[in-house]
Parts: sequence; C-alpha cells; structure tokens
Amino acid sequence: MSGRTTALTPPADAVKPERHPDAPAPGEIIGTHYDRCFGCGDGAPHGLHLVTRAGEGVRVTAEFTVQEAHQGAPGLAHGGVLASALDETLGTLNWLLRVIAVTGRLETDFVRPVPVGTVLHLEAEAVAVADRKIYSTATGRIGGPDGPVAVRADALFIEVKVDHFMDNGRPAEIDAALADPDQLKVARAFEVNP
Ligand SMILES: CCCCC/C=C\C/C=C\C/C=C\C/C=C/CCCC(=O)SCCNC(=O)CCNC(=O)[C@H](O)C(C)(C)COP(=O)(O)OP(=O)(O)OC[C@H]1O[C@@H](n2cnc3c(N)ncnc32)[C@H](O)[C@@H]1OP(=O)(O)O
Repeated sequence: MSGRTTALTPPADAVKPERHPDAPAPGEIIGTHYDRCFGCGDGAPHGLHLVTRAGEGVRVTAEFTVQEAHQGAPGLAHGGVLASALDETLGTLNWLLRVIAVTGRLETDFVRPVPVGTVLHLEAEAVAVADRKIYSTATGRIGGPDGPVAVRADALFIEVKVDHFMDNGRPAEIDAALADPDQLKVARAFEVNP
C-alpha cells in the first residue's frame, strides 16, 4: 500500500515537464555535478557512485551497487542510503529541464530488502511542473532492469536560484567547486536557467 500525501499531488494547473533542447541525448551518461557529491561524486569514498543515463522525454536511469559501507542491518542496505539513491536519481531529472532545484519532499516505499552486492536499477521521470514545483517519481529494481521493485519514491523538487548554494554552502567547498577545471561541471553546479 502506498499512501501519498496531498503535497505530492500536482495541482490542477500543473503542466507536463519539457525536456530542454540542449539536454543530453537519450542513452548519454550524465556525469557527476560535483566530485564530492555523496550520490554521484568520484571523490566521495563511501558515496553511492551512481551512474545516471538520460532517457527519452524527462526520464533517467541509474545504477548503484550496494557496498559494505551502505549497510543498516547485517548484509542489507540501509534505508536512508536507498532513499539517497532515489533522491540523487530524481535530482538528475532537473538537469534535463535545465532547472536548478532542491528536494523539498521525498516519500519512499521500501518494498523488498536489498542485500549488499546488489545492483539497484533505478528509473525516474518528471511528471508535472507547477511554477517552481517539479513533481517526479522513481523506482529501484533488483535482479535486473525489469526485476521486482525493491524501493520507490515520489518527490517534490523546488526550483531555486544559484544564490541558494552561494548563500548557504561553506565558502571553502564553493571556492573549490568553482575552481574545478571541468567547466561543464561548474556550469552544471552554478548555472541558472540558461
Ligand atoms: C558546491 C557546489 C554544488 C552545488 C550543486 C548545485 C546545483 C546542482 C546542479 C545540478 C544538480 C544535479 C543533480 C542533483 C542531484 C542531487 C539530488 C539531491 C538533491 C538534494 O538532496 S537537495 C538537498 C536537500 N534539500 C534541501 O536542502 C532543501 C532545503 N529547503 C529549502 O532550502 C527550502 O525550504 C526550499 C528552497 C525547498 C523552499 O523554500 P523557498 O523559500 O524558496 O520557497 P517556499 O517555501 O515559498 O516554497 C515554494 C513552494 O514550494 C512548496 N514547498 C516547499 N517546500 C515544501 C515541502 N517540503 N513540501 C511540500 N511543499 C513544499 C511551498 O508550499 C510553495 O508552494 P506554493 O508556491 O504552492 O505556495
């Protein structure tokens, strides 16, 4: 059973999200937006190292292999780690819209336990946009991309200006991110609705 809160039901005036013309082509890997991101960064030793690909429309797929550092119960993935994997996958959708947004609400159903060593096959789609609010949904399957659903989530992302990060982040990390020689990554981290 899944009892979604009304906050995750798009309002009547919501519209279908539109893929940005410059969004990565379907099948293309969407690289990390920040090296030290727990979800996708190469520089986060215990992170998820999620690899995400653009899909058709406003959809992405991602894979994440559960490591020993991700346990909650012995040999099983921690629920918060699985929620992080869903959050990261959902967050990447906003790059296809070319909108900077943060998670406002994330509702997660844990349907099956996920053992260490499992590859979680994630799929996410942005389903509606209303002003600054982006409604999206995701599933995580085990045993293959068509395997049984182990986790699923609905989310509400809120569009923000780049100032959100400038005003709230620690200066040391912001300066280091801005100095990244990979200018595409810097653009992804700090660009506002090009
Ligand atoms: C160092 C460099 C790195 C920087 C990276 C920068 C960018 C990244 C670029 C690309 C990203 C690519 C991939 C991303 C992958 C990552 C995924 C992870 C994403 C996260 O993990 S991100 C961290 C967790 N996240 C937060 O850290 C948010 C904390 N929070 C706030 O900062 C504020 O809370 C905020 C901004 C959310 C809203 O504040 P606000 O003042 O701007 O707006 P306001 O409150 O007016 O809300 C406007 C309308 O949204 C509704 N609304 C708001 N919140 C709601 C809620 N919770 N539930 C239901 N409805 C909600 C209101 O009801 C109103 O609705 P209405 O318009 O209908 O009245």
